[in-house]
Amino acid sequence: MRRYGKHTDEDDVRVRPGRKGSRPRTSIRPKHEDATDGLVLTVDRGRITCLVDERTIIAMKARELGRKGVVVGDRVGIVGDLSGAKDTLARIVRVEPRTSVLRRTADDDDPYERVVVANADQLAIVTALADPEPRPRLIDRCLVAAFDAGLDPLLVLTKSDLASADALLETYAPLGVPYVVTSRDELAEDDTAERVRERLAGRITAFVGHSGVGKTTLVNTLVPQDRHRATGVVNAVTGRGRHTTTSALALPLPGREGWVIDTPGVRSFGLHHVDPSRVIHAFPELVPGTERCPRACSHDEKDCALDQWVDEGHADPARLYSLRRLLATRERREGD
Ligand SMILES: Nc1nc2c(ncn2[C@@H]2O[C@H](COP(=O)(O)OP(=O)(O)OP(=O)(O)O)[C@@H](O)[C@H]2O)c(=O)[nH]1
Ligand SMILES: [Zn+2]
Repeated sequence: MRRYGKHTDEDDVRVRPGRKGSRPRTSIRPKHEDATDGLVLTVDRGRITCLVDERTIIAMKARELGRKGVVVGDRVGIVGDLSGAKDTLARIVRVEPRTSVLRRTADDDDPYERVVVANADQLAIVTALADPEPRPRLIDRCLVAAFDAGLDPLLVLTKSDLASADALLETYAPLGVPYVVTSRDELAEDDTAERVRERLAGRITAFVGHSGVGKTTLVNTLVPQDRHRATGVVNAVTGRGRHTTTSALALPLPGREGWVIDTPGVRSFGLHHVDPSRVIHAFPELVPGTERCPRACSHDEKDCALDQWVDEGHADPARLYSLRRLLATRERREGD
């Protein structure tokens, strides 16, 4: 799979340094080599629900992890009581290096980034065709976030009973983003749900979307409620159900390998953290054209060499237009 701008987490595990020379060297060995592997399914304040050998257990972060966050999708090492019995609490002592990090800044001028999901490889951008009206700038922002994080985007256009997908698909055609068009009624039929599941097979897909677009309807169809309960996640999250948690929630795709990661509805998708130089890698045929760009070119400025590159016929002008449109979404506008 192609990966753009893969980058690992910078706030690495901080282990308190031991007092220098206070111990014989022979005692230095990897800590917690007996830890069991687990997958983080959801996080509710300090309580982290993990899947360990088909069992759902609750754990908390060990002190030695310091400020390092543990997020949904993280592969972790766990010690302690792993029985999953009621009122037991295990300890997460290790977070494996992440293959991808989906970040979100609450606002563009808010430098505080949150890691939303770790280790996903696909971003499903859920948009209703009507009610609420599609917001192309929000879609563009999600695409930029996907390209920046190295996730493959998938457009999921819902409520096709209310409006046609044609106009939106035309806008996104130059980007070559794969898409599925669905409606609640269609999803009730097995083959439509299967068609969507096929897109998710073998992948870890994070679902994002504005509130009200039908994301819950979609996710519940793809992973029926009884499966939620079977994973124990809903009960484990202090029995209050999923809507009270602000964390994402990982659900196993039925009948196939793969994970659906539902994330809380977003109103905006801040892009403070995005490095424009990574976005260009989603447009591989434009990359050679940037060789003549001024240093640190944003590719959205007067001296950018891409205009000439396209004029010379090396690439489709619609692709450059789309790139510029995506880059422009980094500037915040009213309504974002
Ligand atoms: N007409 C139509 N309505 C739909 C469809 N899918 C969902 N809805 C309705 O749209 C509303 C929102 O659906 P949800 O699935 O709750 O949307 P959501 O994106 O999870 O929204 P939040 O729970 O607010 O995050 C509900 O009233 C659904 O019944 C569809 O395909 N067509
Ligand atoms: Zn340029």
